[in-house]
Formats: sequence, C-alpha cells, structure tokens
Amino acid sequence: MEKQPRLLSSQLLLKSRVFEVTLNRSLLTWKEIQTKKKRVSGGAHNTFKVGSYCVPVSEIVAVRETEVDSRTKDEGRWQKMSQRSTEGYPYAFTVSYVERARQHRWRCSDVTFHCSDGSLCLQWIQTIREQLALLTSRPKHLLVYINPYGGKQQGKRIYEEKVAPLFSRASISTDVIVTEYANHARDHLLKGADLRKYDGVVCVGGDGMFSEIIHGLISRTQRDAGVDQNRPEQKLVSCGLRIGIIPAGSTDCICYATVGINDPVTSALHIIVGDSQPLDVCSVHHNNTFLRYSVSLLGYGFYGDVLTDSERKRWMGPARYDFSGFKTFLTHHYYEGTISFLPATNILGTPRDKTRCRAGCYICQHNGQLLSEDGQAYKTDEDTFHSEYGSDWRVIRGRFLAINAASMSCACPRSPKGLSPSAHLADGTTDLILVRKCSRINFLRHLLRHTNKGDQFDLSFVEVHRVRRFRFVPKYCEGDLELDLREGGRGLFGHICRDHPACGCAPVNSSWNCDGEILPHATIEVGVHCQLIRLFARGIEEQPMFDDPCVPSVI
Ligand SMILES: Nc1ncnc2c1ncn2[C@@H]1O[C@H](COP(=O)(O)OP(=O)(O)OP(=O)(O)O)[C@@H](O)[C@H]1O
Ligand SMILES: CCCCCCCCCCCCC/C=C/[C@@H](O)[C@H](CO)NC(=O)CCCCC
Ligand SMILES: [Ca+2]
Repeated sequence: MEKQPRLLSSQLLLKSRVFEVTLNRSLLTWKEIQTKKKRVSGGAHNTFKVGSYCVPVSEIVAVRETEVDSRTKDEGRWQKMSQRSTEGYPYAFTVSYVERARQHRWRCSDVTFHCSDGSLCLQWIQTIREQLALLTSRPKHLLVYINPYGGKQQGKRIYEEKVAPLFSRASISTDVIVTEYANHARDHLLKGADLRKYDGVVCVGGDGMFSEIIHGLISRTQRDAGVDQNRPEQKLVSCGLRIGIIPAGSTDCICYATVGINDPVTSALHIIVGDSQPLDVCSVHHNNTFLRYSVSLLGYGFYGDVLTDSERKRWMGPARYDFSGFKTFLTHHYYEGTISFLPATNILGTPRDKTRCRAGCYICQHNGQLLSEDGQAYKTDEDTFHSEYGSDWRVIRGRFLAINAASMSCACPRSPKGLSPSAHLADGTTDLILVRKCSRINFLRHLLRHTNKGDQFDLSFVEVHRVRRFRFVPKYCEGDLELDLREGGRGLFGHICRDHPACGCAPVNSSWNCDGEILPHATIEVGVHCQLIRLFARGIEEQPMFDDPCVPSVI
C-alpha cells in the first residue's frame, strides 16, 4: 500500500500515557510510547512502543475542542488525580469515530488527546476538520420522515434519543417531519418537498415506511424526467438522493439485509459517513398499469396470506406475523396458475451458489456494469418481453403453496440468512422461488430452513430461478376470462372456500405481498430495474471484524 504523507504528528497525552499521534490523508493513528526504567547500571530510561491504534479518516464522525476540567483546581480527591494525570497538557480535543462491535453493530466512540499548547490543539482540530470536509459523499442536510406508529411505536423516541444527537455531533442539519397519516411521506416527497435542498432522505420506521419513501422518490424522479411509469418495459431514471433507514418497524428486512443488523445507531453512523449502496427495484404492473415498486419480497400464496391475515391484527404489533404465520401454515392452501419468466443469462452468480452479497460485492459490480455498459441487455429483454412464447421465456404451470420473488436475500431477525441467501442487492435480478403443492410436513421442512442453516431449495418440490422479468396469471384469470376475483367475483368462489376450509376445495385466489403491502391484483408482470436507488449503507461487512487493521485495536 502506498505510504501517505504525514499531515501532522505529535506526542499527545491519552489517559495519562504518552502517544505518538499521526494523521495522514487516510488514517489517524496513535501509538503508545512507554518509558520504562531499565535494570542496567546508570538507570537509563528506554523507550518502548506498545499499543498501536488506527481509525480511517472516512470513519471519523467529528472532532471537537474539549474543556480540560477547570474544577481540577478544587480540593476533591478525584479532581486532584485528574489534574496530576494531565499536568503539562492543559488543552484537549476529542475525536468521535466509528467502532465495530459484534454482529455488524457500529458504535460511536470517543478518544480525547491532551496537548501541551493551545495552538497545537487548534491545529489538530483544524487539520482533522479539513480532511473531513474533503469527504464529499457525506450528507450535510437531510430530510427526515418519522412514522410514530411503526413497529413498537418507538420511532420518535429512537430518533430523538439515539439518532438526532449523532447527526448534530456530525454537523448534519435536518428537517424532520413526523407523519400524521399513511402515505403522508410519499405524498410530501411527490408533491411538496423541495428536494434540491437535501443530500438525502431518512426514513424512521419499518419496511412499509421505506416503501412509502421509495414510491415518493422514484415517482417524483420519473415525473420530473417525463418518464411514464405505466409502461412495463420503460427504462426508469435512477434517483439522485440516497435514502437512510433508521429501523423502527416490525420486520426491518431492508435495513437488516443491507447493513447486517437492525440497529438505529449503526444505521445513523452509515448515514453520517456517507456510505452508498445501490439497490435493485422491481416494478409491478397489471394490464399496462403501474401498481407498485418492490425491493425485497413479492410473495403470492403463503406470504400473501400471512400478510392479509396479519393486517387485521396490527394491534398485536410485530407478534402479528408469528400468529398469522402459524395460522396460515395450518390452513395449507395451494393456488393454481401460470408463471412465465425471463431467466437472467450471461451474468455471474446463481441462486444456489455459496456466494453471499457482501460490502463491495464483485457480482453486483460486474453484473451492474454489464447492464449499464451494454444497453443491449435491456433491449434484448424488451424485444422478448412481449413475445411470451419467445425462446428466452420459460413457462411453468402448476399448483403452488408459495411463489416468492426475492430481489435481495430478505434476511431479517426472523430469518437471518433470508428467503434467498445468495440473492444480490444490486445485480439486476430477482430470485423466483416456486414451492409446489406438497404435504404440510414437507412445507414445514422448507419453512424451518429459512430459520436454520439448512438449504431451503434442496427439496424436490422447490425450485429457484434467477430472473430479470416474470409474469403470473392465476388459473381463474387464464384464457379469455379476464375476471379478477378481487374486483368482480370475490364473493363467489374464493370467499366460500376461505370460510369453509373443511370442505376440502382449495380457494382459487391469494394476494401478492409486495414488501408488506397487499396488491389489488393477482395477475402481474414484474421487471427488475438494476440499481435504481441508493441507500446510505455499504452492504453487509465480512466477519470477523476484529481482524480488520483499521478497527481501533492494538495492531
Ligand atoms: N402517521 C401515520 N399513521 C398511520 N400510518 C402511518 C403513518 N405513517 C406511516 N404510516 C404507515 O404505517 C405502515 C407501517 O409502518 P412501518 O413500516 O413503519 O411499520 P411496521 O409495519 O410495523 O413495520 P414493517 O413494515 O417492517 O413490518 C406503513 O405502510 C406506512 O404507510
Ligand atoms: C410455522 C411457521 C413458520 C414460519 C417461518 C418463518 C420464516 C420467516 C421468513 C421471513 C421472511 C420475511 C421476508 C420479508 C418481507 C417483508 O418485505 C415484509 C415487509 O416487512 N414482511 C412481511 O411480509 C412479514 C412476513 C412474516 C412472515 C412470517
Ligand atoms: Ca437483486
């Protein structure tokens, strides 16, 4: 590695011990200089360097001047000790920086260096601030939306107690909007907000709140660019503003799968250091009409039914998913239909390989570049999109307990490796998982493998395909019968069977769970838009963190 020129180097005091503190363009390091009496004649002193610590400049949150306790002049015992320990070093500055803890958790730690003279202290503060000012990817002004009713209804408290103090320490200014109704944030982004003022948008809430934010931002971007969202094959314009997620919801899947943990402080620090993680977005259409965007799970059958049931039990909080999950598992409904899909070819990675999407993912970079350089990839998809029976499309007709499209792993605290553990955040594909009708015990085996180390795809009734586009038509909508039971015939067949599970006939319709929202149609067409949005995140960092030379620890 090329050696960086030193900007500053001084002997400073830290916790009563002398350190050689050095700043270059990329690192702040401090090495202890220990003076020990040597047991040789003459009693000469020998200098040893012991602990050595470093922090990347990119992970420094802030630096500030620190008052050296003036009360040390008092007579109290503690103050006297304090005075003695910093004697000759009456000035101090404190550096706040990112420290890695267990399981992808980040913490903001402080280290205070004491200086012998005031001008040296100010020089250190000024030089560190100059280096931080060069980090242009850091946000300065953010628009924050808080859902006070998400998850355990702690969003406001989490923001005020854990996040706002960190933003203010990092000199980030904010405009905060506490939402007053569902879709408040979406509509404000779409119609009201002056987005030129901001470097990013922060969402305090769960996946549903995040969904509101991306709908506002993506739709606003398309509208400003004159792009029609209703055309399924339309190439969309990517959003300029990054989005930060402060997790305060029930599942927090998008935060967990992009950071590795759902922890508000960790997420706030990823925003402060200006991380950037591109994310694929699926557009969902019905009959050439735009329905919704999805970044995590599009699930028909099991996950659609869990969501439908759980929406009636919002009062239960996050536990509603466990209750409805168990209930839906017992009902064991299957659904008939036709799924057609365009497999993602000529790319790196498969849904059953052992690679995992991690920070700086090579597969995402490679596949993303292929798509952006070679506009052909999109053209080819468009050409084949309308020829349903074109050679590239595959068509599968069957009875399914679940049809899941995972555009990312969908890892969350309930399922730490996710619905599709090898899915990628930004590779331009989604993993289409088809779970065919099988016995309850077999379905349970599949579900339980979402929560343990087992391979959920290594079962005869499960198949998985990495795709760019797909379509689903339930059996009751096939042929000329374009009747959508949600609108027209719901009360006829579907309703009877739902209310009479003992009658033995399967209900014909389920609903799509689109990132935790119920879609109003079962017949849908879906296309993946590679890296359409960016988050203040960097992907999940490889473990173990503790061997990283830039973690402040003894080198
Ligand atoms: N002020 C509000 N009053 C009522 N609903 C709101 C308000 N603000 C946002 N919402 C809606 O609340 C829904 C749920 O919010 P959120 O995603 O934050 O929590 P959650 O559902 O508990 O978590 P998850 O989506 O992770 O399961 C969202 O769909 C959002 O549109
Ligand atoms: C016998 C029961 C076995 C249960 C097996 C547990 C398997 C857990 C897998 C969890 C996968 C979550 C995928 C994420 C989906 C989110 O976009 C969405 C919005 O937050 N959450 C749900 O729909 C909430 C979905 C919650 C499902 C339980
Ligand atoms: Ca993807």
